[in-house]
Amino acid sequence: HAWGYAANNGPDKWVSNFPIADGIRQSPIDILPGGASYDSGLKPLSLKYDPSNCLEILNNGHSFQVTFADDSDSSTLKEGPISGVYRLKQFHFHWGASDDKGSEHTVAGTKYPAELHLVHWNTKYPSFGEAASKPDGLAVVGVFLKIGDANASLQKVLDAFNDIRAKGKQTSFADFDPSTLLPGCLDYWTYDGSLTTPPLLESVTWIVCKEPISVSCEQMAKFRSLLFSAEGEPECCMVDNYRPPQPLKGRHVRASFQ
Ligand SMILES: NS(=O)(=O)c1ccco1
Ligand SMILES: [Zn+2]
Repeated sequence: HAWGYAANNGPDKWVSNFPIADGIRQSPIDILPGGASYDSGLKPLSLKYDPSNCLEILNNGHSFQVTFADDSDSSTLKEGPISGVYRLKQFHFHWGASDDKGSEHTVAGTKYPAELHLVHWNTKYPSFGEAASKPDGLAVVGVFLKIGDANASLQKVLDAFNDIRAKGKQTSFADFDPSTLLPGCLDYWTYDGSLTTPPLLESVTWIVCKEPISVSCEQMAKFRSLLFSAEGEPECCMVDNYRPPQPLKGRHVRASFQ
């Protein structure tokens, strides 16, 4: 049976098919602000996204993702801790069954109700697939979601959910600017890590924003209305699709701020 987040196929079981699960640069991690060192050499993030690159939204059975056309350098991440140009491929989220959990990264043990991942690949490689197997192949920007005011930008994404309730469903999704999902302050922590879902490849430069964005509890309920299951299967709510923090194994976390 394929990997998932249930007791029989969840994060503790992934190592049997993906031994790198016990590797030396696994993600997510618990970020200890006191343990991160300020690096004045870290540049501000340069994120430039073109809404016309937005293609579709899909339920892939472990999250929902919004995919982007990545055949040109029109939606890119530059600067920050990385060198070169990384192209936006997709963004997706991880969330909990209740507001007390759901994020993958944690901050001094604090779990947020959800976490946004904007996935970019290094254009020194020919494609996402190629880049995903290289130690400097991917850069993922993580943004925490915190319960508060409803998020108008996020609502545009949630309004598409009726068409993608079940696994394998997708629908067109156009003209969305993902920068409207970023916090006002782009201070970040950065460390070398991995994909947080199988194949858990150790190819990600993680860039985790210190400042969360808001989400209302009604909007969180909408996340939880999606299904892990496909049409015709017994309905299984898509919740708790997060991997818990992994051992740091000697890695250093740097901060772009003091
Ligand atoms: N969750 S994540 O951003 O590390 C990811 C992207 C693709 C697979 O897993
Ligand atoms: Zn993710």
